[in-house]
Amino acid sequence: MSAAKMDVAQPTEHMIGPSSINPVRLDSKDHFLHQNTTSIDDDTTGDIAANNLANQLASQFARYELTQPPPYYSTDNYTMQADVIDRSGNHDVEKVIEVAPNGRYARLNTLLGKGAYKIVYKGIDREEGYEVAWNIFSQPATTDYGELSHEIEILKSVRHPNIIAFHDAWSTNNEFVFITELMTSGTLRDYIRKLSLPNIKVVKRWSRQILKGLVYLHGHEPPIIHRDIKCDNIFINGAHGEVKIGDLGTAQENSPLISSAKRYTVIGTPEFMAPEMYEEKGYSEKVDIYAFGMCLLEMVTGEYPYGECKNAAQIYKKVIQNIKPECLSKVQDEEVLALINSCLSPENERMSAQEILEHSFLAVEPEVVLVATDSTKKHLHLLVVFKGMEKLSVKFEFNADTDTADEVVSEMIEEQVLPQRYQQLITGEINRILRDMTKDSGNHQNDTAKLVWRREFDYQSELEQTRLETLKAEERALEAQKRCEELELQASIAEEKFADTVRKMTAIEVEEQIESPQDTTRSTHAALMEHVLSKYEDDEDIQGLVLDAAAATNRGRDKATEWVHKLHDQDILTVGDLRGLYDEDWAGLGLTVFALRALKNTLKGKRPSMRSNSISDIDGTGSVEDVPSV
Ligand SMILES: Nc1ncnc2c1ncn2[C@@H]1O[C@H](COP(=O)(O)OP(=O)(O)OP(=O)(O)O)[C@@H](O)[C@H]1O
Repeated sequence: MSAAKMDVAQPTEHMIGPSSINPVRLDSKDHFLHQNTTSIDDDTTGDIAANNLANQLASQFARYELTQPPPYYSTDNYTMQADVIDRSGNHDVEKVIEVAPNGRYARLNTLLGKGAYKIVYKGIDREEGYEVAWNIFSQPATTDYGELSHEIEILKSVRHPNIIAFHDAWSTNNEFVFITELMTSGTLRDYIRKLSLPNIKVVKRWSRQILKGLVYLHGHEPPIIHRDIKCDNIFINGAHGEVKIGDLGTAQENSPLISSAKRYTVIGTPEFMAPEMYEEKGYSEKVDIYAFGMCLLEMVTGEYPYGECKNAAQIYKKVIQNIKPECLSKVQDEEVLALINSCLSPENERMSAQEILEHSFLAVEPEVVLVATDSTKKHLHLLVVFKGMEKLSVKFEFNADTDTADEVVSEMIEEQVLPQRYQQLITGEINRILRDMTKDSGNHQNDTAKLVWRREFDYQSELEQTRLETLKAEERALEAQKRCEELELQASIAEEKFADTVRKMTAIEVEEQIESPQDTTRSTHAALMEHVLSKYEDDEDIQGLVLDAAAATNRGRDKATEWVHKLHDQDILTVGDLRGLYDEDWAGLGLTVFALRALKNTLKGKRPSMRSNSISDIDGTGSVEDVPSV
């Protein structure tokens, strides 16, 4: 291994974000930053070089060793949950403490956490109404913020669901502040510590999200290298299981304008730093893959890599000698172990973030979806979907009559459209869709049968309803018939009585005529009957009677008026006048036979119903005269 003689110095180039403000971070589990300024000395043996560098680093660590942090920096004193505490350590209700120079952001007194050089408070974006993270760095007096503006603009342009959004930044006399997206559940490291070890499914889900963030950064134009990927810099929104890469303060544009397109600044956290980061040869975005491998190791073992080392120099020594962290031996899952080893392999052998995403350990099992079908349900358009990896998706046509899932999938594998390892799964999926379709059409038949059954049922109930109603109607008709028979009986009894009375009166009349044969006037009983049965008084105007007669024979008021006029012409003004007419007088009234009959019948007291076309003659003869309809 080549060794490097290195002078640890303040950086001469600008880091993106505030790391250039605090370029050296030197607690053993934390960052260090260093500018590689000298050339590689190939004559020096790896061990000697490593020891030299380790000694140099150790002296730097001693030189920069942190002083005792203030109480609010103490891990014991702070909790991740909204711990409302001010800078003097006073607990308080949540309230606004200060407002950004542009007035948009307000800092609350809720402490979210602290890092080696950064304190993070909850803030509010007053324009959008979101909660944000208000990050405060102590500011060295010498920092030139003008030169940072470009980097800040780049950070602002980074927008990805798996990268914490950077909103704004500004400086005050002694602080550098930047506003980022707020994450609700702390860092991945806290999470792993708080919960017992995450299961492999969760590890896969987290890993996929981290890698998607890296794919984005590395695919950025120009590519961005994070340089400090570790579980402390990966944040969680617990409610949605969202994982985002944070702390882009160390990120660096890998600008093509810089000759070898490689970086030389040593920055990061020793445990997560790839060997090439220590070397003068430069490094690429693959350093983030190395760091991701260490994260994966921490996720599956719950242990910080190189926990066995006492300081960064020891770590460095192991790294350059290619000695892996001890906790690697605790990884049980063969696939995970292979993936971690591949991430920790030499730079040129390391996969890209996209390739790891497609690695069998992380690749999402594909699903087959039915996109469309024709009306016969025989010609299907199917899509093999690899969620999150749309470019791998395959769309194809399937003829249910002529194709089989086995043949189609084998063909796609031969054509290298699909990886062999999914053969069984995709074949099964296609067969599942075919089965579902058959089931579906079966269900449709059942639905039709149900519909017919329902309709029959409806008809049956309708018929039943009608039958019941008919029965009730029949009952009512029977009752009505019974009532009619009763009434008929009563009527015939009444008729009988009436006939008896008439007979008796006729007998009396005959006796009277025998006694006074000269009396030619109408029979007593006839006159008596007229009076008894008629409701019209003799002195009553004929108007009412004529109207009744007309109404009883369905004639209108006009007809009645005409009849009245004709009667008045003959000086018949009252009912009495009409009643006093002899039969021969009636004929000379100038009225039609119809009108005469109607008037006579009404006068005799029979008032036919309005709907009846007949008027009974109840003059004792029992005859009924039909009144012709007009
Ligand atoms: N965006 C955020 N949302 C919520 N909490 C955050 C956010 N950023 C940081 N924190 C909290 O603040 C703590 C300190 O942040 P961070 O670790 O990034 O600081 P640092 O000084 O960069 O730390 P390090 O020592 O890891 O470099 C985190 O552990 C976390 O609890």
